[in-house]
Amino acid sequence: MEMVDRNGLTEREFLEQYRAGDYERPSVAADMVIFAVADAGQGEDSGFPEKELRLLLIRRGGHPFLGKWALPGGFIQPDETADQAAARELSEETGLNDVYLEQLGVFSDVGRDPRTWVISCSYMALLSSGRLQVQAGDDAQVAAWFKVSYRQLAEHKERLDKGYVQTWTYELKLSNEGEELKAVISRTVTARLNSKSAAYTVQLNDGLAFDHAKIIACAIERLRKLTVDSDIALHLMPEQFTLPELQQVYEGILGEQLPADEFERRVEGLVVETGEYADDAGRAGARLYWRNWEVTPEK
Ligand SMILES: O=P(O)(O)OC[C@H]1O[C@@H](O)[C@H](O)[C@@H]1O
Repeated sequence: MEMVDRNGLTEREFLEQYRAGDYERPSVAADMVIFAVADAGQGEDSGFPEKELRLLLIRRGGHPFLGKWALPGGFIQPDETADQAAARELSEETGLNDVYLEQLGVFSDVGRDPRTWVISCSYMALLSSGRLQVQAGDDAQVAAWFKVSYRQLAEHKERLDKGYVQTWTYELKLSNEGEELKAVISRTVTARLNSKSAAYTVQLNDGLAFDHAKIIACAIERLRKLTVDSDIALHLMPEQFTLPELQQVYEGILGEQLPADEFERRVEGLVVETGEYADDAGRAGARLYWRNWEVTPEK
């Protein structure tokens, strides 16, 4: 016998009389933090171009935040999943389909979009070198790559009775030919006997739309953590690369210089020699490597 609920309705009857409009519903957007590595002038020692971490932003051509820089993103359509919307946005912006893509999280601060209730499901994408060209946006938007700098300004830890509150404050700087966007973001972790939570707060925001400074900070921290714990940084490299190039990418992501032995320890087993060189002189630093597909690193 078909089950009925407390009002005597079968599931079909319940669905027929269900009025979705009785409940307020949010719009959901998919936003993309797209990272790539680019050449940044000639290196002094190597003779090869230095590498730097960059991020793609779009200058908004309409309200709200007209003229401010924003992450590429848009509303999820009723006939697609959040992952599909993210892949579609990425393809529209870059023309690329086979790209490293992972969900960062859901950003739902009340009032994050002044138009209405909009929740952002945000993603991080990594483009390998040489895939930086951006397609013209569909509505005359200006897209540009910004150099990423994210450095810690302060750290504060306070003991609680049984726990602690720890706050790290970071300065985010995104620069692009004469333009510099700045934000100060803090991340607070509160740990108690039975719980632990983390929250980001934007303390200063000069030039970025919506809560995108917070989403970018979250993406950089995720990328840093995964660079230490996994082989994720290799998704930013071309098929073949030298160790000095890979070291520069690690340093660009982590925001610090790595001693040679520490860098070698981090990438040990992740890459193998191709047997070829990036120049004719056959210098050790020009030896070419590629990803080691034989091992699934446990790191
Ligand atoms: O760019 P339009 O389509 O105006 O709106 C989409 C943006 O609205 C914001 O809440 C989201 O973060 C997303 O980036």
